Amino acid sequence: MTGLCNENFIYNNLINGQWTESASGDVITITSPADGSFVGKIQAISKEEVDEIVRYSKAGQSQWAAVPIYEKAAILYKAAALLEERKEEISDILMMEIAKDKKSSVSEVKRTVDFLRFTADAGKSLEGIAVSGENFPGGSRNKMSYIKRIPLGTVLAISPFNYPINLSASKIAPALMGGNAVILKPATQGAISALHLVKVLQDAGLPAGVIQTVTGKGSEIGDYIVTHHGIDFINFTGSTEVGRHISQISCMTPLLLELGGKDAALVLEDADLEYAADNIVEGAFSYSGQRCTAVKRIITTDKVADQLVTMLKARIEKLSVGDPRNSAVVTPLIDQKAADFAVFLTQDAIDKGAELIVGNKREGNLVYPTLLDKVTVDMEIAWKEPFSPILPIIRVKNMDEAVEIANRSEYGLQSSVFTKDINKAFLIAEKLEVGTVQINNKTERGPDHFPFLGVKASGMGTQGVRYSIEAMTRPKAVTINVTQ
Ligand SMILES: NC(=O)C1=CN([C@@H]2O[C@H](COP(=O)(O)OP(=O)(O)OC[C@H]3O[C@@H](n4cnc5c(N)ncnc54)[C@H](OP(=O)(O)O)[C@@H]3O)[C@@H](O)[C@H]2O)C=CC1
Ligand SMILES: O=C(O)[C@H](O)COP(=O)(O)O
Repeated sequence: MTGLCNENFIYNNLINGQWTESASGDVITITSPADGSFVGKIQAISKEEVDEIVRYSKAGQSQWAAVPIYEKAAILYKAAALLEERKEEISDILMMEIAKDKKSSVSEVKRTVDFLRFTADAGKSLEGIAVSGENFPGGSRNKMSYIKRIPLGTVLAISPFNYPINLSASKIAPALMGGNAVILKPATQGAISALHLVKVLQDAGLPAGVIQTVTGKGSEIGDYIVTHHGIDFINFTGSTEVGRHISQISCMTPLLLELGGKDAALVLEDADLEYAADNIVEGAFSYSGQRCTAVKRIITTDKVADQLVTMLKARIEKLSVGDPRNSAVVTPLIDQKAADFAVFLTQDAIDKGAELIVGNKREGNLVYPTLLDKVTVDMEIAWKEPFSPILPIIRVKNMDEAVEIANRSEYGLQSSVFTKDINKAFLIAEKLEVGTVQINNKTERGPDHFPFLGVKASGMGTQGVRYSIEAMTRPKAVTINVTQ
């Protein structure tokens, strides 16, 4: 039994209220994508330990379900206050662990503080309903059902590397307010940040077994946890590849999947181009494009394309590139594989005739922001999610073709439409096959109480404070039959 980590920065898992070393004796070293420096080590947990954790979770959940909602909320408020207090320390860890610039790291922590508070509020305002039998033909006023939401049991939360704190909390907090116990499997790169969040929740007073963690490579331990009979719900954010795999093997366990995207920005000829360019550059390049909601393609017509390219180029050239500690916007990608893929996509496009406007430079895992014009549908970058700072422009004849190409993607997370004509925006928004259309704004997840969802290969189910609580609870009806 030890603390969150020892003096050598070897981190433990929280198991039944105790920070515990794995009996496997295996640890994984986490180094910073920013400069290769040591961040810490995490445990590679064994299958037997997973079994134990699931057992503790069952016990923890039944106690937690009995805790009154206002007390559950009080723990989340306390956690929010503690996280706010530890904001500097935790955002520094986050910055180094995933090479996210300091400002964005702080903002991820602050957003999580707000998320915890808002979720506590939302959980307190959830009310049950009563339904009278008389509403349906043949029914009677003497039949009355009261319906409340009850927990599902143990939620397995699996988070990705790019928002290790926020995308862990956005699963954990609604699950807890719904009365569930949670087992968190964070991304390996990002696990240390996520463990700090869990420590905050523990310090805020969450009872043993209500929140526990499982660290270790998804490729090694993932299938075992996902198929564990003790898991009642899987809340996953990550790649479409892994999400699909989970949906194939998780027999009858309900799922919420937030997966990849290929968000398009449709720029109409009447758009405010300066405004669109500002939005698109921010949307495409913040955190080096490693966001599911990053703008991943621009679709526009020849009439405005040249002007837009000039504006985009000027802005991209001003982006700061380099070390996250120096407030660079574009920082080294998460690993070498990611940088190799970015280079491959760029080269493929250039080889097939795309025009390189700026970028296509690499130093280690640092890929410079790249703008490719005249991208055509035979190029990989037209369809693949780069998860890196590469932005293709596809030129089309008209907006019908733009919508057709936008919808031809296997993904359906979000799209942006830039125009001054609200009627056109409305009509195009109706046709786009995505979870959300942003009119005159970059694609983005927040505000976090809005519904956030992907269709097609971008996901299944809906996140967002209230939506997430509802996804991780179910209605329970008790029907009263009055006899006369
Ligand atoms: N739509 C959305 O809301 C979002 C989508 N994403 C998408 O996520 C991707 C990037 O994140 P990334 O972390 O690389 O995604 P991955 O799919 O590689 O990993 C996501 C999580 O799944 C785990 N995992 C891997 N294999 C398994 C398995 N067999 N069973 C269970 N868990 C497993 C990973 O663990 P480990 O790290 O140990 O491999 C990690 O915790 C992009 O495609 C992006 O679009 C990201 C954020 C938001
Ligand atoms: O991982 C992601 O990309 C996030 O879910 C997107 O969130 P953001 O739009 O707030 O960056």
